[in-house]
Amino acid sequence: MLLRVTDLHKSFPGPDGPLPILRGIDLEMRAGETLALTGESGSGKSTLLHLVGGLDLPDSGTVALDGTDIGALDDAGRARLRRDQVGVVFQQFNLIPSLTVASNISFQARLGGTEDPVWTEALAHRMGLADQLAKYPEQLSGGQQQRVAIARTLAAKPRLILADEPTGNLDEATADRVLALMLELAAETDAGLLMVTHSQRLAARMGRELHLRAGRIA
Ligand SMILES: Nc1ncnc2c1ncn2[C@@H]1O[C@H](COP(=O)(O)OP(=O)(O)OP(=O)(O)O)[C@@H](O)[C@H]1O
Repeated sequence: MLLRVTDLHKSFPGPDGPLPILRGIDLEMRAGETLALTGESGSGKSTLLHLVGGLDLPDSGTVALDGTDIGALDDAGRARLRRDQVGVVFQQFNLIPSLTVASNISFQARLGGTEDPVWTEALAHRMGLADQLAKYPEQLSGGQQQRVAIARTLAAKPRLILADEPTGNLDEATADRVLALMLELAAETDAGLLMVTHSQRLAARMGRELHLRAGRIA
Protein backbone atom coordinates (compact mmCIF):
# COMPACT_ATOMS: atom_id res chain seq x y z
CA MET A 1 0.00 0.00 0.00
CA LEU A 2 1.38 3.41 -0.97
CA LEU A 3 -0.32 5.29 1.86
CA ARG A 4 -2.04 4.00 4.96
CA VAL A 5 -3.44 6.50 7.46
CA THR A 6 -4.81 4.95 10.65
CA ASP A 7 -7.00 6.61 13.29
CA LEU A 8 -5.35 10.00 12.92
CA HIS A 9 -6.18 12.65 15.51
CA LYS A 10 -5.02 16.27 15.58
CA SER A 11 -6.01 19.19 17.78
CA PHE A 12 -4.87 22.78 17.84
CA PRO A 13 -4.87 25.04 20.90
CA GLY A 14 -8.12 26.97 21.20
CA PRO A 15 -9.28 29.66 23.67
CA ASP A 16 -10.96 27.01 25.86
CA GLY A 17 -8.41 24.22 25.48
CA PRO A 18 -7.49 21.94 22.59
CA LEU A 19 -9.74 22.19 19.56
CA PRO A 20 -10.08 18.83 17.81
CA ILE A 21 -9.68 19.20 14.04
CA LEU A 22 -9.14 15.60 12.88
CA ARG A 23 -11.00 13.01 14.94
CA GLY A 24 -10.06 9.58 13.67
CA ILE A 25 -9.14 9.56 9.99
CA ASP A 26 -8.55 6.28 8.18
CA LEU A 27 -7.42 6.34 4.59
CA GLU A 28 -5.63 4.08 2.13
CA MET A 29 -4.21 4.81 -1.30
CA ARG A 30 -2.57 2.51 -3.80
CA ALA A 31 0.13 3.56 -6.25
CA GLY A 32 -1.47 5.23 -9.23
CA GLU A 33 -4.65 6.19 -7.35
CA THR A 34 -6.00 9.72 -7.49
CA LEU A 35 -8.05 11.10 -4.66
CA ALA A 36 -9.86 14.39 -4.17
CA LEU A 37 -10.11 15.73 -0.62
CA THR A 38 -13.09 18.02 -0.20
CA GLY A 39 -14.88 19.64 2.74
CA GLU A 40 -15.87 23.05 4.01
CA SER A 41 -13.31 25.70 4.74
CA GLY A 42 -11.73 24.90 8.11
CA SER A 43 -12.68 21.21 8.00
CA GLY A 44 -9.02 20.17 8.26
CA LYS A 45 -8.05 19.34 4.66
CA SER A 46 -4.71 21.18 4.75
CA THR A 47 -4.03 19.81 8.22
CA LEU A 48 -4.49 16.27 6.93
CA LEU A 49 -2.25 16.95 3.93
CA HIS A 50 0.49 18.30 6.22
CA LEU A 51 0.30 15.21 8.43
CA VAL A 52 0.42 12.87 5.44
CA GLY A 53 3.48 14.72 4.12
CA GLY A 54 5.26 14.57 7.48
CA LEU A 55 5.27 18.37 7.75
CA ASP A 56 3.48 18.16 11.08
CA LEU A 57 2.91 15.36 13.59
CA PRO A 58 -0.44 13.99 14.74
CA ASP A 59 -1.55 13.77 18.38
CA SER A 60 -2.17 10.07 17.79
CA GLY A 61 -2.58 7.64 14.93
CA THR A 62 -0.15 6.70 12.18
CA VAL A 63 0.81 7.63 8.64
CA ALA A 64 2.68 4.92 6.73
CA LEU A 65 4.25 5.51 3.33
CA ASP A 66 5.13 2.35 1.45
CA GLY A 67 5.01 0.56 4.80
CA THR A 68 7.25 3.05 6.67
CA ASP A 69 5.62 4.68 9.70
CA ILE A 70 6.71 8.28 9.33
CA GLY A 71 6.01 9.03 13.00
CA ALA A 72 8.72 6.54 13.94
CA LEU A 73 11.39 8.43 11.97
CA ASP A 74 13.55 11.19 13.42
CA ASP A 75 13.52 14.65 11.81
CA ALA A 76 16.31 13.77 9.39
CA GLY A 77 14.60 10.53 8.37
CA ARG A 78 11.31 12.34 7.79
CA ALA A 79 13.06 15.02 5.74
CA ARG A 80 14.72 12.35 3.61
CA LEU A 81 11.46 10.49 3.06
CA ARG A 82 9.78 13.76 2.09
CA ARG A 83 12.56 14.59 -0.33
CA ASP A 84 12.70 11.16 -1.93
CA GLN A 85 9.09 10.03 -1.99
CA VAL A 86 6.70 12.93 -1.53
CA GLY A 87 6.03 15.88 -3.78
CA VAL A 88 4.00 18.79 -2.46
CA VAL A 89 2.26 21.54 -4.37
CA PHE A 90 0.95 24.13 -1.94
CA GLN A 91 -0.86 27.40 -2.49
CA GLN A 92 2.34 29.35 -1.94
CA PHE A 93 4.55 28.46 -4.87
CA ASN A 94 7.86 28.96 -3.01
CA LEU A 95 9.80 29.47 -6.23
CA ILE A 96 13.39 30.63 -5.85
CA PRO A 97 13.59 34.21 -7.20
CA SER A 98 17.28 34.08 -8.13
CA LEU A 99 16.92 30.96 -10.29
CA THR A 100 15.54 30.76 -13.81
CA VAL A 101 12.32 28.90 -14.49
CA ALA A 102 14.34 25.99 -15.90
CA SER A 103 16.48 25.77 -12.73
CA ASN A 104 13.42 26.10 -10.52
CA ILE A 105 11.78 23.18 -12.32
CA SER A 106 14.79 20.88 -11.93
CA PHE A 107 15.74 22.09 -8.44
CA GLN A 108 13.97 19.46 -6.37
CA ALA A 109 14.97 16.55 -8.60
CA ARG A 110 18.57 17.77 -8.46
CA LEU A 111 18.48 17.90 -4.64
CA GLY A 112 17.23 14.32 -4.52
CA GLY A 113 19.73 13.18 -7.14
CA THR A 114 16.96 12.04 -9.48
CA GLU A 115 17.27 14.71 -12.17
CA ASP A 116 16.22 13.46 -15.59
CA PRO A 117 16.77 16.22 -18.17
CA VAL A 118 14.65 14.55 -20.86
CA TRP A 119 11.70 14.17 -18.50
CA THR A 120 12.15 17.72 -17.15
CA GLU A 121 12.15 19.23 -20.62
CA ALA A 122 9.11 17.21 -21.68
CA LEU A 123 7.31 18.39 -18.54
CA ALA A 124 8.09 22.04 -19.25
CA HIS A 125 6.70 21.67 -22.75
CA ARG A 126 3.60 19.85 -21.65
CA MET A 127 2.98 22.46 -18.94
CA GLY A 128 3.12 25.18 -21.60
CA LEU A 129 6.31 26.67 -20.14
CA ALA A 130 8.72 26.04 -23.02
CA ASP A 131 9.01 29.76 -23.84
CA GLN A 132 9.49 30.80 -20.22
CA LEU A 133 12.49 28.69 -19.25
CA ALA A 134 15.13 31.45 -19.34
CA LYS A 135 12.95 33.90 -17.41
CA TYR A 136 12.86 34.49 -13.66
CA PRO A 137 9.77 33.78 -11.55
CA GLU A 138 8.95 37.49 -11.07
CA GLN A 139 8.62 37.83 -14.84
CA LEU A 140 5.79 35.29 -14.96
CA SER A 141 2.07 35.60 -14.31
CA GLY A 142 0.58 33.96 -11.23
CA GLY A 143 -0.81 31.11 -13.31
CA GLN A 144 2.53 30.52 -15.00
CA GLN A 145 4.27 30.48 -11.60
CA GLN A 146 1.77 27.94 -10.40
CA ARG A 147 2.55 25.70 -13.36
CA VAL A 148 6.28 26.02 -12.61
CA ALA A 149 5.60 24.88 -9.04
CA ILE A 150 3.64 21.89 -10.32
CA ALA A 151 6.33 21.02 -12.89
CA ARG A 152 9.03 21.26 -10.19
CA THR A 153 7.14 18.73 -8.06
CA LEU A 154 6.51 16.32 -10.93
CA ALA A 155 10.12 16.60 -12.17
CA ALA A 156 11.30 14.70 -9.08
CA LYS A 157 8.90 11.80 -9.90
CA PRO A 158 7.53 11.49 -6.36
CA ARG A 159 5.69 8.31 -5.33
CA LEU A 160 3.00 10.45 -3.70
CA ILE A 161 1.92 13.91 -4.83
CA LEU A 162 0.17 16.07 -2.24
CA ALA A 163 -1.51 19.08 -3.74
CA ASP A 164 -3.45 21.84 -1.97
CA GLU A 165 -5.67 23.62 -4.51
CA PRO A 166 -2.91 23.37 -7.12
CA THR A 167 -4.99 25.02 -9.81
CA GLY A 168 -6.51 27.66 -7.53
CA ASN A 169 -4.98 30.59 -9.44
CA LEU A 170 -5.86 29.37 -12.91
CA ASP A 171 -8.90 30.14 -15.03
CA GLU A 172 -11.33 27.26 -15.53
CA ALA A 173 -9.99 26.11 -18.90
CA THR A 174 -6.35 26.23 -17.79
CA ALA A 175 -7.22 24.52 -14.49
CA ASP A 176 -8.90 21.70 -16.43
CA ARG A 177 -5.89 21.35 -18.70
CA VAL A 178 -3.37 21.38 -15.85
CA LEU A 179 -5.36 18.84 -13.83
CA ALA A 180 -5.66 16.58 -16.88
CA LEU A 181 -1.90 16.81 -17.26
CA MET A 182 -1.29 16.08 -13.58
CA LEU A 183 -3.53 13.00 -13.82
CA GLU A 184 -1.76 11.88 -16.98
CA LEU A 185 1.71 12.36 -15.46
CA ALA A 186 0.73 10.67 -12.19
CA ALA A 187 -0.51 7.69 -14.22
CA GLU A 188 2.70 7.60 -16.28
CA THR A 189 4.86 7.47 -13.14
CA ASP A 190 2.40 5.31 -11.16
CA ALA A 191 2.31 7.99 -8.45
CA GLY A 192 -0.55 8.55 -6.06
CA LEU A 193 -2.20 11.97 -6.15
CA LEU A 194 -4.01 13.37 -3.11
CA MET A 195 -5.47 16.74 -3.98
CA VAL A 196 -7.44 19.23 -1.92
CA THR A 197 -10.00 21.09 -3.95
CA HIS A 198 -13.11 23.18 -3.41
CA SER A 199 -14.24 22.45 -6.94
CA GLN A 200 -16.77 19.67 -7.47
CA ARG A 201 -15.99 19.86 -11.17
CA LEU A 202 -12.32 18.98 -10.54
CA ALA A 203 -13.10 16.46 -7.77
CA ALA A 204 -15.33 14.56 -10.17
CA ARG A 205 -12.35 13.95 -12.43
CA MET A 206 -10.32 12.21 -9.75
CA GLY A 207 -10.56 8.47 -9.10
CA ARG A 208 -12.20 8.89 -5.69
CA GLU A 209 -13.46 11.68 -3.47
CA LEU A 210 -13.16 11.88 0.29
CA HIS A 211 -15.26 14.44 2.09
CA LEU A 212 -14.14 15.74 5.48
CA ARG A 213 -16.84 16.74 7.90
CA ALA A 214 -16.53 17.42 11.64
CA GLY A 215 -13.07 15.89 11.76
CA ARG A 216 -14.04 12.62 10.09
CA ILE A 217 -14.41 11.27 6.61
CA ALA A 218 -18.10 11.52 5.82
N1 LIG B 1 -1.12 25.82 13.30
C1 LIG B 1 -2.39 26.00 13.70
N2 LIG B 1 -2.68 26.50 14.90
C2 LIG B 1 -3.95 26.66 15.32
N3 LIG B 1 -5.04 26.35 14.57
C3 LIG B 1 -4.81 25.86 13.35
C4 LIG B 1 -3.48 25.66 12.83
N4 LIG B 1 -3.60 25.15 11.57
C5 LIG B 1 -4.91 25.05 11.32
N5 LIG B 1 -5.64 25.48 12.38
C6 LIG B 1 -7.12 25.46 12.46
O1 LIG B 1 -7.55 24.17 12.11
C7 LIG B 1 -8.74 24.24 11.34
C8 LIG B 1 -8.55 23.49 10.02
O2 LIG B 1 -7.63 24.20 9.20
P1 LIG B 1 -7.23 23.68 7.76
O3 LIG B 1 -6.33 24.69 7.17
O4 LIG B 1 -6.77 22.28 7.84
O5 LIG B 1 -8.65 23.69 7.03
P2 LIG B 1 -9.01 23.52 5.47
O6 LIG B 1 -10.11 22.51 5.41
O7 LIG B 1 -7.78 23.21 4.71
O8 LIG B 1 -9.56 24.96 5.13
P3 LIG B 1 -9.54 25.82 3.75
O9 LIG B 1 -10.44 25.09 2.81
O10 LIG B 1 -10.09 27.13 4.20
O11 LIG B 1 -8.10 25.90 3.29
C9 LIG B 1 -9.06 25.72 11.16
O12 LIG B 1 -10.02 26.07 12.12
C10 LIG B 1 -7.74 26.40 11.46
O13 LIG B 1 -7.96 27.66 12.02
